[in-house]
Amino acid sequence: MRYLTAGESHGPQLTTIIEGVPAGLELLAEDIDKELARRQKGYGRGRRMQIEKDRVQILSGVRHGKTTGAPVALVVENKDWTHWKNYMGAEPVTEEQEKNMKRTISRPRPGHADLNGAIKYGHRDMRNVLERSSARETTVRVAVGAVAKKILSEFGMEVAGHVRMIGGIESDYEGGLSIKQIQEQTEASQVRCLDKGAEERMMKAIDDAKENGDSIGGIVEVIVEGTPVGLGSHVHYDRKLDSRIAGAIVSINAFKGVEFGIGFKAAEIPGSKVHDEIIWSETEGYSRRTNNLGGFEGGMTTGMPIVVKGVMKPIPTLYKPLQSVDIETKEPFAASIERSDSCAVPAASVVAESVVSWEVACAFLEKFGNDRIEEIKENYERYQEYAKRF
Ligand SMILES: Cc1cc2nc3c(=O)[nH]c(=O)nc-3n(C[C@H](O)[C@H](O)[C@H](O)COP(=O)(O)O)c2cc1C
Ligand SMILES: C=C(O[C@@H]1CC(C(=O)O)=C[C@@H](OP(=O)(O)O)[C@H]1O)C(=O)O
Repeated sequence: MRYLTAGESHGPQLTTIIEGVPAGLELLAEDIDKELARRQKGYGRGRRMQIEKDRVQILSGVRHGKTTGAPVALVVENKDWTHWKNYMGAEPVTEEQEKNMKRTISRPRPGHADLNGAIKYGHRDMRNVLERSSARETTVRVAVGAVAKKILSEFGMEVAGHVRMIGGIESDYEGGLSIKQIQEQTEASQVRCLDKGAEERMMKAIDDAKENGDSIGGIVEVIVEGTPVGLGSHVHYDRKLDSRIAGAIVSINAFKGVEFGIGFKAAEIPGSKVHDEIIWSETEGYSRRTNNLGGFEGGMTTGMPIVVKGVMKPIPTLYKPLQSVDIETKEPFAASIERSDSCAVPAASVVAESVVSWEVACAFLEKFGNDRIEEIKENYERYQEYAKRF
């Protein structure tokens, strides 16, 4: 499968076209809307989330509740567009009108895409960069992820994400909960974490950052259960599924690093305490005693849960802005203040679930075929029997 997205943060809508979705998959707008609503929640968001009510329109590739195998086109409207029509329309404006637009940006924000994008594409109004670099785009990436999740659940795979850290405050989680329990508990938490005590401290840290005109980042974790052995491949760099997932996580706005399983801790302890011993039973076939490597060896799934973490830097837009340079006057200035979130880690955990789901679903279809669900099921069941007897 593949997809593209289009759309500006304050333009009329966000659009995506997904190609290669197998025929015969049940897909309803409500499956996607449910995920869009999850992304909109989470403590620390700015006022924009009160304006938007993200709902998908399915424009093609689905008939009578089932995919046909044709490209799936999805759109999500920006409600904020009504306030931006005059600034964001496609119609030409005169130089004079352009100069007078109050929303022209000449003061780049440290940490955002403003300056690099302006120099690269030759924009004196950095709004042309901001609009597309905005994480508003993650709305349709979550819509795409919802389709991927539907594919995964047809084959017994479930995905859950939760917040492990916000502003240095850790959420204690020793493991042991089912995916369903993780889903239920994170849904009930304002910061999408599994540790009630940490939740309050995280909210306080977000309040403090906001009060100080500052922002904070954090760490999210995504778990995928039910993957078969052998998704991805060791034979070529761009077929390694762990590398594709790592790329997908870092492609989320503001994400700077990735860990699988015990991750960077592997640098501190010997191999005897890192590698996961192999066991076998008549009923289960091969399995592992532990899952330190987070479900991957050789770029392929081991059949143990995929466990991946991503780190999000603090939001770049600060109400107490850092120093920057006005690109017109070259004078030092405090950077532009745009309306902004103070912390978007909880929302980003939903985005992380989506991009991981997408990569796993792609690898799954590459292995088992991608024309129609029933055929893929037959291939999958045959493979599972084979792997157990191997
Ligand atoms: C869900 C989400 C919401 C975000 N909200 C904001 C925001 O309100 N203000 C802001 O400056 N950056 C926000 N960001 C981060 C920027 O989009 C990001 O830092 C920017 O695109 C530059 O890319 P980079 O940080 O990956 O280098 C958000 C990111 C995510 C994932
Ligand atoms: C719109 C969303 O997030 C936006 C991401 C974002 C950024 O710079 O990344 C900046 C803010 O945009 P605005 O200035 O319009 O409030 C966020 O609200 C969203 O998540 O749907």
